[in-house]
Amino acid sequence: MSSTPIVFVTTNSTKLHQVNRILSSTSSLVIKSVNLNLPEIQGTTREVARDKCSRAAEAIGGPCIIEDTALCCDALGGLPGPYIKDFFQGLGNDGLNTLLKGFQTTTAHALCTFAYSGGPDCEPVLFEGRTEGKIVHARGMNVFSWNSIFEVEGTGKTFAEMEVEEKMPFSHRYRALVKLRRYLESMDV
Ligand SMILES: O=c1[nH]c(=O)c2ncn([C@@H]3O[C@H](COP(=O)(O)OP(=O)(O)OP(=O)(O)O)[C@@H](O)[C@H]3O)c2[nH]1
Ligand SMILES: [Mg+2]
Repeated sequence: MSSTPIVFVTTNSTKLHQVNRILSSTSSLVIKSVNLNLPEIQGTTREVARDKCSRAAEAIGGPCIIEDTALCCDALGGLPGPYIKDFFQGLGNDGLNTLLKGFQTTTAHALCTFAYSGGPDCEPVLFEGRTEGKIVHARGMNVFSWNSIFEVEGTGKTFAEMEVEEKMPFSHRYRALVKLRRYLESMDV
């Protein structure tokens, strides 16, 4: 493995913790992190992640990883999707529930997209992890933004009601990280 660090660019400490846990502790990859608030364009989750990664690679001047999280409601044609951060900030969990009032379904999926770039001018490679569920009224103690209103399909529990270890196999981020880890190890980067 190369000793050139891959820089994970994020402002979010929960993401950082999970990346360190899944990537650093299980391989010889060298991951460094930088707290940088990157602009996010409008578009599909893939377009947003690709653009965010290219901006990160420019800013870092070398190999980097970014992540973007989306919450996609079926009744709203996939929205808020990659705009969940602003929706959550503007409406909160009660408002997100209110938004779905009058629709026949509150089914949704959480979608995590990691993007890796080898550096400026390299095309980002994407890794997605998806978890099905539905939007419910807030339940649980382990609250991190909207995780108390996302009930994971087949479990009867919101993410906020799960212990860390219990949540892992259902986590959209964990599912994407496993793919990213496999790729980085296979590429010997
Ligand atoms: O309950 C949650 N469970 C999660 O697993 C999760 N992952 C992200 N988020 C929140 O959803 C929005 C995504 O925005 P986002 O992907 O642009 O992230 P961010 O701005 O926090 O960090 P970054 O873009 O600097 O990496 C932000 O409000 C995050 O706080 C989560 N909430
Ligand atoms: Mg985002």
